[in-house]
Amino acid sequence: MNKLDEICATKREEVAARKAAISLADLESRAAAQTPPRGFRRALDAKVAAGGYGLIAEVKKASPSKGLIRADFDPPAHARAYEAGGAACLSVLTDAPYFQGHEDYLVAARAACTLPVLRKDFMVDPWQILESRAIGADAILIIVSALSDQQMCEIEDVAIGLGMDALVEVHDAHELERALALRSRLIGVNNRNLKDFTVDFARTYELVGSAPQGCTFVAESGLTTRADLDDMAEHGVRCFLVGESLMRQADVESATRALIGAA
Ligand SMILES: O=P(O)(O)OC[C@@H](O)[C@@H](O)c1c[nH]c2ccccc12
Repeated sequence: MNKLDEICATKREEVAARKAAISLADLESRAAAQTPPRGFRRALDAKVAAGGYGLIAEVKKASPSKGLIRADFDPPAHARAYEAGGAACLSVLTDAPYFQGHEDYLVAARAACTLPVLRKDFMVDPWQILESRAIGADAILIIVSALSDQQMCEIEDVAIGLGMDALVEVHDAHELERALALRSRLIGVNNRNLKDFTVDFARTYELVGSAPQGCTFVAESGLTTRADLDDMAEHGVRCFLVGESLMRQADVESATRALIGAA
């Protein structure tokens, strides 16, 4: 079993337990009590339209490949630093077993800023989308390689019905084709292979040309320097998802500004 399959199997068990602990009516009323979704894709597009880079800055404590990334992990402080540094959006890991994430981190980060927030987790059941809205998430992740066409469709339908955006994550041409059968036009290419954790920017370079006009195209993972982003921009990519390299900096706000600020 590859790592992604293992993570998704763990997630299915977790979701079954969570579902048993709360009624659908309760979850629906929590979702209805939330402030409306903040436009996630819209925030990225606005940064790009203004001539900048659209950054999804990730609140990430640890990862399966790197272990603990940040000891003094402080989601609201990181959220404020990312916003002040010019990020368009946040991504917050909520998966506990593999990323040491938590729903509370998303709630705290979102409350500390005005940025739209992606719930970065492994969606295996449409129920999780309602749960994501109930904790305030503005967008969810659809990992194409983890789902069937029908599962992706069901998950996307719930997200759209709740007014949320879906970031559809692919890593090869076939997955991109499957992604484009969905309605969402927010596509991410993960440079990191979730099956073995190797990183290769060529994944983005190979796929950006196949993204249709009007698509918001995001390069994800392994991006560290301003030069990495500028190289991506030469290939036509202007939106980025960055976690680890920013989370390792003592001064997250300055690091964010240095990564995406006007040259
Ligand atoms: O920390 P990095 O290398 O900057 O990567 C961030 C983000 O792309 C990565 O966390 C990620 C991309 N897709 C995912 C899916 C699940 C969990 C995590 C991820």
